[in-house]
Amino acid sequence: MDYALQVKDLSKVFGQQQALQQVTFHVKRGEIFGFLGPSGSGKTTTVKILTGQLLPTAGDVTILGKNASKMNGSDLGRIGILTDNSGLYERMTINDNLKFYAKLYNAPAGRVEEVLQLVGLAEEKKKPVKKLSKGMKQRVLLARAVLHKPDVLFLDEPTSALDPGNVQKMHDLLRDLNREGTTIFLTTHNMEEAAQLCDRVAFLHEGQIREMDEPKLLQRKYAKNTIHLELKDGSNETIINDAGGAERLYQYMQAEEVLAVHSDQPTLGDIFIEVTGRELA
Ligand SMILES: Nc1ncnc2c1ncn2[C@@H]1O[C@H](COP(=O)(O)OP(=O)(O)OP(=O)(O)O)[C@@H](O)[C@H]1O
Repeated sequence: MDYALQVKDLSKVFGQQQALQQVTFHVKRGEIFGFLGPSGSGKTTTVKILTGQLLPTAGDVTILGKNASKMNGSDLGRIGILTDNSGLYERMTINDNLKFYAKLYNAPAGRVEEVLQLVGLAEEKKKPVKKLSKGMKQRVLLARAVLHKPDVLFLDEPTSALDPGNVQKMHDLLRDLNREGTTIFLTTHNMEEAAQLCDRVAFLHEGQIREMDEPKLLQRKYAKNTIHLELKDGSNETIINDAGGAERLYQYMQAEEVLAVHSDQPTLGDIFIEVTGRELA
């Protein structure tokens, strides 16, 4: 199996605080992997360790086949990072900011125009960063993160400050990048985002992974096996999805009492609460 990331028994202690405890997971090449957890669960600490900004207390991290602690400059050039600490020059234009970073990353001339097209900012490239909306700024940061065509892209809460329209734009961009072969590791506490975007998700709670799988498989695993009926008289009925339930449903339908039928499939948010006993937000 071709892995982009392999993490084994990763632990991090800050003084008395155990931020991560024996976290083990892998990310396959080409996957979009979601790391989900509430505030303080250890998401940022994990991203910082995986991107070499922080040393672990214990455990092994392998990125693209190489031990993370032994990565050199050219290995680091294969990863891209989008976090909220901007580092953009507010008074410079979008174009000049990207050109500056392109030089720093040794990206070929012409790549700036490519990433501007990719994030849909080619027309606005002469605007100074200080005049941009949050959504546009986030797209500039994404453009900067992929200037050097990284194989693995890390995103820490990429949509937390965006309105729904810009969230959608960001998701489309991430899907485009993924289609072109970029492996994506993203942290979020937005369950809908994870369900829409991620091939697999891990639930992080108090520094430990409590559940991990494809969103669809998790929904199947935690399904309640019930069906919810909305009846014409305004009442609701929950029936078991079995032969007895089918008979009840048949009776209601024959009597033309049914307004709507809903499956009671749990959302990722419901599953998170069931597994950890707390909400994600
Ligand atoms: N530099 C640090 N020194 C001491 N404790 C820290 C440090 N960084 C993180 N922590 C603690 O480690 C735990 C995990 O923090 P982390 O920032 O990784 O969580 P998070 O899931 O990213 O939260 P958020 O969504 O709020 O960013 C928290 O209890 C936090 O207070």
